[in-house]
Amino acid sequence: MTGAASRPRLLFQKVWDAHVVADIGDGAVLLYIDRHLVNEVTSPQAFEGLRLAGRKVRRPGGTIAVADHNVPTDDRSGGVAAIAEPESRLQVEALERNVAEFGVPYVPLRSRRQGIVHIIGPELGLTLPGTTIVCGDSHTSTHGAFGALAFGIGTSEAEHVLATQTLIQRPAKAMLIRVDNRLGAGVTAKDLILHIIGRIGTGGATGHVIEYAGEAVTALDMAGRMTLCNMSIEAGARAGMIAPDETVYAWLANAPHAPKGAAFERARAYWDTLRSDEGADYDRTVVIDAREVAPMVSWGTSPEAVTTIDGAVPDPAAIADEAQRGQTQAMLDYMGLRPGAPIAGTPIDMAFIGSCTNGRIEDLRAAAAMIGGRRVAPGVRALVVPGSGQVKAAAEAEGLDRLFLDAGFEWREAGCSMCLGMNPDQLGPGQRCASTSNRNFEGRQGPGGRTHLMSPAMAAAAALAGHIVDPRHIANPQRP
Ligand SMILES: CC(C)[C@H](C(=O)O)[C@@H](O)C(=O)O
Ligand code: SF4
Repeated sequence: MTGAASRPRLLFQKVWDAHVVADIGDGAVLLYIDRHLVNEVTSPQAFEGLRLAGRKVRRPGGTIAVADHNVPTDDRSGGVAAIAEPESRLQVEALERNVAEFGVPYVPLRSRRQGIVHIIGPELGLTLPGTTIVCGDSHTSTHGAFGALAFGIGTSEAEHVLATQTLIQRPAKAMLIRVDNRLGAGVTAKDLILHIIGRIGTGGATGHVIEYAGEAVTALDMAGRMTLCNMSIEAGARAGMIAPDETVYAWLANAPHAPKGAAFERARAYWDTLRSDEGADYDRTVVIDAREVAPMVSWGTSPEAVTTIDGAVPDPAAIADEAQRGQTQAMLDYMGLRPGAPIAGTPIDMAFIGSCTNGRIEDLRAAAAMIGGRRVAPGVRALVVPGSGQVKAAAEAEGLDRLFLDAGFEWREAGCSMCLGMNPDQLGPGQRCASTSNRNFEGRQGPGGRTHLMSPAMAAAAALAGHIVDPRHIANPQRP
């Protein structure tokens, strides 16, 4: 890598260059992986592969495991053995056996630190600027909010990382998404990322690492930055990143495993170099004016099928392109929506506030702030699922659990929950959900279920109104 230090480089190239172990030819490199996050869904075959090959985990200390997708979020007193669905139970049991056998650090179900892996990594201070982080999970892009190069990997790659702490990678292209000016009042990071995906499409960032920059991005708190980076994958990106700054350092000061004292200062001097140099070129640049971003909601079965809250469902009859017209009609049929109907006013059956996109304390505060003495509308079920045990404890310390419970929301244990139908929290066929999660694919939240992606404030507002509504129109007398 001679000369690498002298030419101008982008943030992602700096992190990349610092982790290249060897050039293995044909454009590929062996990349050192600092942190490997392990869940119960994609790791069983990886551990099995190690076992069959008689290998050990190369660096257990660089690895952390937790069960998040399959865990129930209501009663957990029966522990893992009480997980009713056999496949779910088997996956969690396999994880517990594997971490014991291979000596991998594990956050057990009953730990107050348990939670969605993308929420607990940053909480624990395991997510650091300038590091490489992988996980057998597409939303690993979340950790890029700290200036880490973080991406999802497949099961065979997970086995490779367990065995060698390295990964074979080909360079990505670089894309800048610069968001100028500030987001308006009541417009959140979730609205921004839905706006971005609506604009560039689900394939818009394919093959690229996105770097988010600009005034609106640096003004976001860590929760907002994580929401933004989290959904990079929904635009097809390999990863999403933001250059580390004071906001990141302030978060790390409270994170137990982050460096402390002199070690922190040394690390910080390095982290301060992690920004894109003047003169380094992106392969693609998209500029967005934050003042033009409105609260967003999805109407279809793809995260790019979005509208502003004051907008309408598209009318296929008005679409010239035949393929696109057919696709739009199919989405409307699945979603049970009338062509051209305003999206606001669409009645809902469920609201889900949680997931690695929007299950942090800031998200729960934003949702609770909508309650203002009202109750969940009759006939609506609303789940609030903290992203981690730590988020749950923090919310309870602030009395948010009481606010939610008194208003008729259900208050749950941490996990992926209704973000995807791998655990008991599921939509029934035809049920419509106001959801803070990240994917609205057919059947994502349960077979036949209908998902509308939105921010925590909008989901809470929908739960209270009984239909999709602009959260800015809800009187908001009682901020917690
Ligand atoms: C189950 C897991 C592998 C999957 C992912 O990779 O993202 C899930 O977390 C999701 O959100 O769809
Ligand atoms: S919360 Fe949803 S998106 Fe995040 S890891 Fe779990 S299932 Fe995937």
